[in-house]
Amino acid sequence: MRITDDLKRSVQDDWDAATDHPFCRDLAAGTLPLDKMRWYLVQDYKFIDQFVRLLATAIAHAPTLKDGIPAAQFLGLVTSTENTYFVRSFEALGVSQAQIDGPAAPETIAFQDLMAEARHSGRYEQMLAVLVVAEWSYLTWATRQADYDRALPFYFAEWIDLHTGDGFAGVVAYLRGQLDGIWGDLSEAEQLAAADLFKRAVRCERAFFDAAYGSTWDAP
Ligand SMILES: Cc1ncc(CN)c(N)n1
Repeated sequence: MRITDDLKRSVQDDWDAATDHPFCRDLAAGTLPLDKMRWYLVQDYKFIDQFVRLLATAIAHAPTLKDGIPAAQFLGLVTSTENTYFVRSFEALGVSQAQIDGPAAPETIAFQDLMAEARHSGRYEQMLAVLVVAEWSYLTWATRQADYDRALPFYFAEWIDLHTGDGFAGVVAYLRGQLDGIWGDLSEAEQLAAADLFKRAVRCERAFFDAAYGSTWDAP
């Protein structure tokens, strides 16, 4: 019995909705309207900005160097290969710098605020709760869609590739292992606070996909 399994089960409906979303299914089928993909990428790049800060802060709060190194290596990947994926996709999809710099959507702001809350808490378990949701939910939906047609354009295919495979599964196993490992040493109040962030993060994931799927591209 792992606490991360229990936490997921406590919010199973939202988890299922977020990890088997029509946005992801259409993306993998290559039928997702490009304007929805543009909206998603622009907003997700704003998500990544806060995500990088959260991950860096979690590294700073890891109990030992050994505990922090896998997160540091993942941070390197997000700020290199994943960042380049966004830059190349913006170019291929004709997204201008003005469009990239446009306003964050309410669903993006809600997620950014949640990540900032976890970061400013100074509590490793709260940071992990959000990081586990963000990466585990992406591993789950992307693994479901890993059997995509190899002729997919790169901005669809590579988004799945970035969130599947042994390397990424290892990141999720590591993050879950960190949270599972420290859980028993937390007070009840600390556990409740981390569980609350976990649940709210799952709801943010669902709302983010709902917003992307319902979006109409509103280019500034
Ligand atoms: C909203 C969201 N959640 C999670 C991930 C995976 N890092 C992401 N790119 N965007």
